[in-house]
Amino acid sequence: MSGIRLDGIRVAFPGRLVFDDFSLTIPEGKITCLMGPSACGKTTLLRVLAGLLTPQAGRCTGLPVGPVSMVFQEPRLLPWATVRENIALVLPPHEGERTMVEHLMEELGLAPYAGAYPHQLSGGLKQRVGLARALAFPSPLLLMDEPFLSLDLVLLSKTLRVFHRLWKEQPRTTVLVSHRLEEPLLLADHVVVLGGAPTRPVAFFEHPVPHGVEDMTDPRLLPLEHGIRQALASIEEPRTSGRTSPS
Ligand SMILES: Nc1ncnc2c1ncn2[C@@H]1O[C@H](COP(=O)(O)OP(=O)(O)OP(=O)(O)O)[C@@H](O)[C@H]1O
Repeated sequence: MSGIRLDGIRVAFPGRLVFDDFSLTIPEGKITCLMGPSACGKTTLLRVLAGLLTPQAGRCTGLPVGPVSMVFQEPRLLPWATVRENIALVLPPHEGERTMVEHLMEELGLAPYAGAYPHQLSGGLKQRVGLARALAFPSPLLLMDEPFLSLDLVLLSKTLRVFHRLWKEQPRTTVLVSHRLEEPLLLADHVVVLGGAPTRPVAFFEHPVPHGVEDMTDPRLLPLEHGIRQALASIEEPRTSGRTSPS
């Protein structure tokens, strides 16, 4: 399988060995959802993939050439720029810029707020601006750390569907961290459940419907949902073991 390969990765913080001899392949051009208990190392893994954290051992190969786009729980918008400007500023000026920004705002329900500033927006709206900006930025690797967290359940399903449609217009390797089932069921091509101490992949799932489903009630999702729930239930909290001095 072509993609990003993490081989024998070790990451230790003082008093906490997060990864040791950790290996995982992230398929190219797909959405991989990372799940696992709190503090198991999901954000740490995104930081390794983004090149923000160098592991103490191991190799990361197959990273796409070019800039990385990161989306966080907190969208980190520029306070002095409007919604439209916050989205447009990641784009190199070219003819299609305006059309693309208007298209993203329209699809994500942001058009009525185009001239608003971040402090005038709710948490969910801010997150949607962050998503629009990530989709607008032409990076071959998209890393997302619980970017849908502020959305209520009704808005979540709708936003995931819209996000998926927009993502398919320009597919790129995407790694998405999530604690909820909606993201893996409605968005992901692959799901990796992390657990143990030190953390390792404990279960892999491929989405059963290659082109995605319309909503969470689709019965074809049941085996995946069951599998994820079972894998998560089998994991111990990471703090119970795996403590060590960094080396
Ligand atoms: N810079 C750091 N210094 C010390 N410890 C750190 C640092 N970054 C992360 N850790 C520790 O590494 C472990 C993994 O943290 P990480 O944020 O990657 O977990 P997570 O799976 O993303 O958690 P959550 O789901 O709660 O966001 C935690 O025990 C955390 O305290």
